[in-house]
Amino acid sequence: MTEPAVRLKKAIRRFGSTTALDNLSLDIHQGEILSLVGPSGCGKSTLLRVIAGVETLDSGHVFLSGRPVDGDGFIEPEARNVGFMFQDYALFPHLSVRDNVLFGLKKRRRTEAAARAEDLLGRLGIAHLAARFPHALSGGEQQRVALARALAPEPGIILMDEPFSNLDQGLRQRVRDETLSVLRASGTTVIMVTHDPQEALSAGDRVVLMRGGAIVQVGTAYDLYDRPFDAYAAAFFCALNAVPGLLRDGRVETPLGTFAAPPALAPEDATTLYIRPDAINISTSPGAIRARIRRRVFLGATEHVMLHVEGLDQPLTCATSARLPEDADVVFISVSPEKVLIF
Ligand SMILES: Nc1ncnc2c1ncn2[C@@H]1O[C@H](COP(=O)(O)OP(=O)(O)OP(=O)(O)O)[C@@H](O)[C@H]1O
Repeated sequence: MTEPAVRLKKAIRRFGSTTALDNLSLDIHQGEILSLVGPSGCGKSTLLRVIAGVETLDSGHVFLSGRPVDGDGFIEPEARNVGFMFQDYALFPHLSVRDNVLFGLKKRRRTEAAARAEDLLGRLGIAHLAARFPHALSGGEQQRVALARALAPEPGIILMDEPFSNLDQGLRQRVRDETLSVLRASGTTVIMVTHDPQEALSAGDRVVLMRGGAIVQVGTAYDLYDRPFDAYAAAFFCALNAVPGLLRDGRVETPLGTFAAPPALAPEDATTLYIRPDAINISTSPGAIRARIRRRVFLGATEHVMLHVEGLDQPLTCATSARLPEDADVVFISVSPEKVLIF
């Protein structure tokens, strides 16, 4: 078996009383695109910086393709074959686009470096911008130049810290898709930090969710969304309704109906059901559970409807693509049992 592109083993990094990496272990496969997501301050950037070698561990190990780079001696960032793309792109303002890309190719022969730069500029669709300076480029163009510069020395691993956060929504998706397809075609291992749950789910082969310097869950986007490890992981990717219930004979009784309980729950426990807004079906045709509409937020493709249900202290949020009459007051709801989460 090939060695993982990156292996972190029991990585610990502290800053004073803050533990930025808390005994974190993770393998990242060769050629994998990994999204790293979590709330502000959970250690995402520190993790990237440790892999790049601009930060060192207090204890633990980092291996790149099996080679120890931290923990058993220290390998300098320049000798790691790792590219880094920052959120602000960090282009050299006094260098043209072409010279920005050539910067990382100083060790190559001039003609070879020039050919590589031209090839990359062409592949990223920015050949026509080669003579321009960074201040005369749009955000999306700067992003592509930064990518060309990071790719130029052909690093085996690219670390990207919120690389698309400066782009507006429409451009962001296009540039992200283009960027990742270039990286995928070149077989580069990619670790991309994002604070955007949707971006994390849509962009990576696997997603790593962090909290407090540790990994909460790692898996495919489907694993994290459909089979979240705990309520925190579930709520990170989608707002949840928390509905109290009572466990009886292997089932959880709630004002929204009775649901099968996982076997691990102790009998007669009070428990909480987590229900995503899209797991609640809403209709004006009479049904078992009656609800009164408190508020509606129309979002175009879907509408969020806040409901009061007898027996629940908190309003219930439901997301529907059905168009309810504008004057609807009382509606009837049902819950898709397969979408109910119990931990
Ligand atoms: N050089 C430093 N000195 C002191 N504390 C630091 C340093 N670098 C990071 N920290 C702290 O370590 C923790 C993790 O920081 P890090 O930047 O890795 O988080 P993050 O998940 O990338 O956050 P964000 O999403 O806000 O960029 C934070 O509490 C941060 O304040």
